[in-house]
Amino acid sequence: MAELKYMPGFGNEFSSEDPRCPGALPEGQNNPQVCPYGLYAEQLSGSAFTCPRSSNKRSWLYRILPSVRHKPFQAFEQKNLTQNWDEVEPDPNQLRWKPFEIPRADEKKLDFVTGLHTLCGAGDARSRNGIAIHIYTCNTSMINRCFYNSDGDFLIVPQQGNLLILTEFGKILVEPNEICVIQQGMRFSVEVFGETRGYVLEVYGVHFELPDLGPIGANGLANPRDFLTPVAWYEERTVPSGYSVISKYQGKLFVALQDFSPFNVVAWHGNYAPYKYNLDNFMVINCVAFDHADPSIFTVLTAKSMRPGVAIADFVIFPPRWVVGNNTFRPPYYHRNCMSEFMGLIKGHYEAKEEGFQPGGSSLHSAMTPHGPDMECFEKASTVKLEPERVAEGAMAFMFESSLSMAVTKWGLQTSNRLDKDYYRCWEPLKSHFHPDQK
Ligand SMILES: O=C(O)Cc1cc(O)ccc1O
Ligand SMILES: [Fe+2]
Repeated sequence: MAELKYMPGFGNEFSSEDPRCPGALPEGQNNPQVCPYGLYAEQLSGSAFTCPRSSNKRSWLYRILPSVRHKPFQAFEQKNLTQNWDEVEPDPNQLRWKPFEIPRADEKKLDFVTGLHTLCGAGDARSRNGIAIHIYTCNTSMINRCFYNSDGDFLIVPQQGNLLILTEFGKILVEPNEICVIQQGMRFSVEVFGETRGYVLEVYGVHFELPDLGPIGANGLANPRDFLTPVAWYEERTVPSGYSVISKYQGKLFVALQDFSPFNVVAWHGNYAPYKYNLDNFMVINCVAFDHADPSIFTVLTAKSMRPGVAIADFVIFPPRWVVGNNTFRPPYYHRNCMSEFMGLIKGHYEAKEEGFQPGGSSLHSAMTPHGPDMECFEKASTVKLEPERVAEGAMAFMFESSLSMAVTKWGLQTSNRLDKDYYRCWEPLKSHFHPDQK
């Protein structure tokens, strides 16, 4: 496949025309009486019309047929996707999951949508406040089928297998160690190339932003120009047998048939568009003297709540980096947090737990549930000679940290059968080193 083109920038006002139709974007206005090439104009609003300019999001799509030309929506059964946070009793334990199993295509065909499994979440799409964390395991491409989320935005973290994502805005190829964000209402269809797995953070009601940098200054962490948005691409394809447009709406899936491909946008402009980001581009800032900086220093994207400084969800990474702190216990400290910490591992090992936390697996340390390094990590880090050291080489762990107290689904606790019942044992051998007679 020819190399895909992207436009750099975060939240820019982009303009893009498929090169087959130069001049497809109307000049000087959004809604001419007749659009160039006989296209339909359609606005996609990602914020209330009246949002302040700094948070106002919308794009204009110029398409062969408007999205409204479809048969009525009907229920589409997908039992593993849920927004019911009362399926099982709350569980405050430290939870860890072994890598989620990906069925083989000759056993059970799953595409990106039928392969979505909700693991945990909180809040409500109807009141536009909350999150859900899903695991996708799939082995089949979506054919004559696209998806859009009426409930919120998807931040997709591939762990195994590339995703070629066809969107209304153009094509995006996302590889493990890259992430992509597809926002509320944007239609997309996912092509996969074998057994594929990853994580999805869904946020209802707000969009992801770059965190403020404060005293860090004007540069650093995730730099805006490393975010990539696709260029316009269209196909004019009739599908007499029916093209399925699947919507997640109020936590349930619905399907509507139409007889044409929805990827018929010849040109678009606006600041509401999907994007991807390569985690290797993260400019890591960390302690260069002593003590352990909080992991907020590794925030890639944040979905803010109304409370200053409190995120509905932060996307945080633990990239390869130098660790140099003197006279410091360098791994994560033991802690109890008012926030909920969901972690996943894209590749390699995580510094607080060399064993047990595996790529494609997860952990959840809920509000105020104590956690920290396992016994081996504590003993080693307390006695090792401190020299500048590379950590997380070849690794990429990440955290979805949320101010919401999340419920775990029945799939997460039971059906997936991946819960590591022995997780608590990694802290059991921690012994007292207290010696009151000697400082
Ligand atoms: O719990 C974890 O492993 C994540 C984490 C890492 C860190 O360096 C400091 C605090 C924290 O919650
Ligand atoms: Fe933590």
